[in-house]
Amino acid sequence: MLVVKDVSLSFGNVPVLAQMQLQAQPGELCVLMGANGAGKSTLLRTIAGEYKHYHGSILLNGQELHHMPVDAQARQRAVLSQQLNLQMPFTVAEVAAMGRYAYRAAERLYDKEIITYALKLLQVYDLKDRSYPTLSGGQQQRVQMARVLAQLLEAPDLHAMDYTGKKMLLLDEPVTGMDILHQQLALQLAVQLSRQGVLVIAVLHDFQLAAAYAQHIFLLKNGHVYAQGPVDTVLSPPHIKHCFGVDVSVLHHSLCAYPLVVTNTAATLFSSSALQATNAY
Ligand SMILES: Nc1ncnc2c1ncn2[C@@H]1O[C@H](COP(=O)(O)OP(=O)(O)OP(=O)(O)O)[C@@H](O)[C@H]1O
Repeated sequence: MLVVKDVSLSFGNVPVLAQMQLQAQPGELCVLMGANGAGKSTLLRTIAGEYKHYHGSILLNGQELHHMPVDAQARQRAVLSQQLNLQMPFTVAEVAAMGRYAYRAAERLYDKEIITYALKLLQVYDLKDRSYPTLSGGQQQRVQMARVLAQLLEAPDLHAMDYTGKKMLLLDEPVTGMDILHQQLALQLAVQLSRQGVLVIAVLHDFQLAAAYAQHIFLLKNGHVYAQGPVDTVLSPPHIKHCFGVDVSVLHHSLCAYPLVVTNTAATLFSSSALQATNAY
């Protein structure tokens, strides 16, 4: 279980996270949503141990993150960051293999099988000898998903182990650049991992994907959690208006198991005052 309690974090004197409260448990796909700059990536990076200058408490399975050795953290959690810019000419197989670096020699007996399995699951095995920087954006993202999967798995079979209390997966906009098929694949994989006991937290911008796959949504605004709970409760027109400034309708359709969020106001976003401000340049 992950407990984020009263976490605040500033860059210089600019507060970015303000008394953040969040609890996430294995078995649920938790999704962070919110407008640009709301603090989603910063929260994820703080939980990942990247930012250490926070105030408050982050407990992972009862242990304060501050007190956990870095190598122990790396064996417990895998992170897919936003905008990974890897320019070195590593092959696809080498990038996926980076997921295994955190483990000790005795834990790396099945490295090859796990890496092959992860590449096949993300449908990038055929690209394994290609130079990573030459791949398309969506292909690179699938390779990164394969890397984090390789980091999490302890056997070359998604269904073989129970990871409850042992593993955490942090995904920052994991489906960026992926086509519709691979978006579904990546999020079904995240759901399956959560069923295997992995604590999964993902940042998503797409309401339809969040509605289809999230069990619990945290809606962030100005560095704190504005609303949280199941999809039906959180993705309401007033919440979305408050956090994104957009009027939406939430529709239900007999052929769709989740609510559909549709925007009403595309034409009215270009207000005359905004245009006047632009004209000033
Ligand atoms: N290293 C940093 N130094 C200074 N300011 C930062 C840093 N990282 C983030 N910020 C600021 O913190 C705020 C929150 O950024 P963050 O990346 O967490 O937002 P986000 O909700 O993930 O947004 P997006 O949807 O655009 O990815 C922004 O105003 C950003 O400019």
